[in-house]
Amino acid sequence: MVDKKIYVAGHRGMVGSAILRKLEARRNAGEALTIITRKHSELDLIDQKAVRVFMEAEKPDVVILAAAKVGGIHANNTYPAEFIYQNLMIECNVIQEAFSAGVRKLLQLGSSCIYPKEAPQPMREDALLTGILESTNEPYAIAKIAGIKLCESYNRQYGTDYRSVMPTNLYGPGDNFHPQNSHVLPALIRRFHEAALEKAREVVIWGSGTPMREFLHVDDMAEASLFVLDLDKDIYARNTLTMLSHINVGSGQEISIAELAKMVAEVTGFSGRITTDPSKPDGTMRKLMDGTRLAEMGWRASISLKDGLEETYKWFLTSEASYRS
Ligand SMILES: NC(=O)C1=CN([C@@H]2O[C@H](COP(=O)(O)OP(=O)(O)OC[C@H]3O[C@@H](n4cnc5c(N)ncnc54)[C@H](OP(=O)(O)O)[C@@H]3O)[C@@H](O)[C@H]2O)C=CC1
Ligand SMILES: C[C@H]1O[C@H](OP(=O)(O)OP(=O)(O)OC[C@H]2O[C@@H](n3cnc4c(=O)[nH]c(N)nc43)[C@H](O)[C@@H]2O)[C@@H](O)[C@@H](O)C1=O
Repeated sequence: MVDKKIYVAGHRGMVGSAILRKLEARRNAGEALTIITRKHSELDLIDQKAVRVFMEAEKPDVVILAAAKVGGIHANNTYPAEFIYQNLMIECNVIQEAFSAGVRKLLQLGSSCIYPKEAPQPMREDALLTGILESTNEPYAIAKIAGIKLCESYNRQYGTDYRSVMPTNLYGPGDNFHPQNSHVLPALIRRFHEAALEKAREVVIWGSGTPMREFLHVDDMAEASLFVLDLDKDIYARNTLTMLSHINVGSGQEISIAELAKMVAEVTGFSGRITTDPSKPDGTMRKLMDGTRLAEMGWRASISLKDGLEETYKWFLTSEASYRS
């Protein structure tokens, strides 16, 4: 039997590395798979010519696009040009050059920020393009919406099978713990850990603490990604809006940022005061995914926030030396 050749773009990132672990486990269990990867330093996905040469040489059967310019609320708000430009370029280059090289099947990752700021909760897939976006991450969201529309358009015109999963806020081993540019969960792990070590009396969290967020462990996300990729085309098509469009992936559980901070304080052993900094943006007040479509097809998250947080803190403790700067 000929191996199926899968290219994982972004295999050193949090999600890409989790997908790679799952694919390697499948291969080790006997599945006929050849997995291709390239580091960012070996292949810059913003460089269209380089992507073309790579796709033509490798001609993968399947592409998983988990490479992107990613960051939390502060990074999105501070570097909007980088977020829109790099993400548009990566999506255009990978999708177009995969198509030119004959790739029929592709899965790309979007984000829950594609939905309007005031979308009815929980947010269904058909809330897309029904209202204005949250200003802190509008440029990134526009790029992610373009990614969905690129896939839909190639499916419509060329009959390809390019699918899009829209994850809620993710966390887990391999996350970015940068003090300013990361997402809230890793940022708080780092801040509370350092405060506990220093026996600090206070930890400040950004914004009002009242926004709600839904968190999903990256291993659940990796599993959901492969689940969607493996779905029979007819079943997937029946459960998406049009042209094998996007599908939500969430845990179904939401928590306020203030409650999350209390959980992180407990896990890291911090017993001081938690205060808020209203000068920092709250971003969207609520963004709970409606995961009905995926649940009806048979997938649900399995890792609780408490277990996932404890595991991620352990990973952080053993990987502190690899802080990204
Ligand atoms: N983390 C989260 O909470 C969420 C993530 N997502 C989506 O999931 C996907 C994966 O995110 P995540 O794993 O968290 O992000 P990471 O930042 O951990 O990983 C992204 C990866 O993409 C690589 N990359 C970035 N730019 C380029 C480029 N020009 N050429 C080649 N490689 C590049 C990075 O390499 P390097 O580090 O060397 O630059 C990195 O390995 C993204 O599409 C993101 O939008 C969606 C919702 C929530
Ligand atoms: C996944 C998603 O991630 C981003 O959106 P976000 O959910 O708003 O991202 P966040 O994780 O950075 O913040 C969540 C909440 O938490 C609060 N908060 C408190 N204290 C810290 C803190 O120390 N750091 C951060 N980052 N936030 C903090 C913060 O003020 C906000 O209210 C998008 O830009 C976009 O990238 C996207 O799609």
